[in-house]
Amino acid sequence: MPSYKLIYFNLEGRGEILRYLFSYSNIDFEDRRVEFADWPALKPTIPYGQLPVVEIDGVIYNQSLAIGRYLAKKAGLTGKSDLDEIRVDALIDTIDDFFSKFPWMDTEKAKKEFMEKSSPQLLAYLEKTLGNNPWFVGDSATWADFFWDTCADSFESYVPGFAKDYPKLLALKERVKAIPTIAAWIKKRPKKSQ
Ligand SMILES: N[C@@H](CCC(=O)N[C@@H](CS)C(=O)NCC(=O)O)C(=O)O
Repeated sequence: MPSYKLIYFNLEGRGEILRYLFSYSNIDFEDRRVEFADWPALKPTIPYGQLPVVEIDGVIYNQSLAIGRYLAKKAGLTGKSDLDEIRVDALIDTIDDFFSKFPWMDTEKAKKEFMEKSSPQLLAYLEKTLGNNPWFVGDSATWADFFWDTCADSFESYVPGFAKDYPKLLALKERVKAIPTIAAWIKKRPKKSQ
């Protein structure tokens, strides 16, 4: 088994999907959390100067979704057919587009306004895709379900109740969090996070 070290800030953010995927597969990983004060010195040593990265047997790999797809593939979480993989990737990319546009560094007011204006399009799409099924794609969980949960937690920490009118999407979050290996991770992860 290779050795894995995840390097990210002391946040959930873009690192949490990788922590979920490691945990789901019971893969041991070092969860290195960089303090903001230490980041300027570390940044020039990181490919493309952004986190998260994962060190696999001493080699650094960047881009959270590239790493996520590698882990999801190992775990059988990318979809059961080529067409299901398109559906899973489309969900991942759609949620990621939204995550990238969210005004993380702006004021509380700006975050709330962004959510009010932009989230209905995302949430309606996700709810329609889910329909009355337990998971977004096929008859079992994929990493798109995990990604919805981790990203929604980050949005929720800034704009509480942003998805309150979408009970099926909230129920999906609960379903993900009830997966035993994910539940065990959530129980043991550091409490201070977003
Ligand atoms: N597309 C990249 C985005 C990475 C990214 O934006 N990382 C942010 C934190 S979430 C970062 O490293 N910010 C510090 C910086 O750019 O100096 C990924 O998914 O890994």
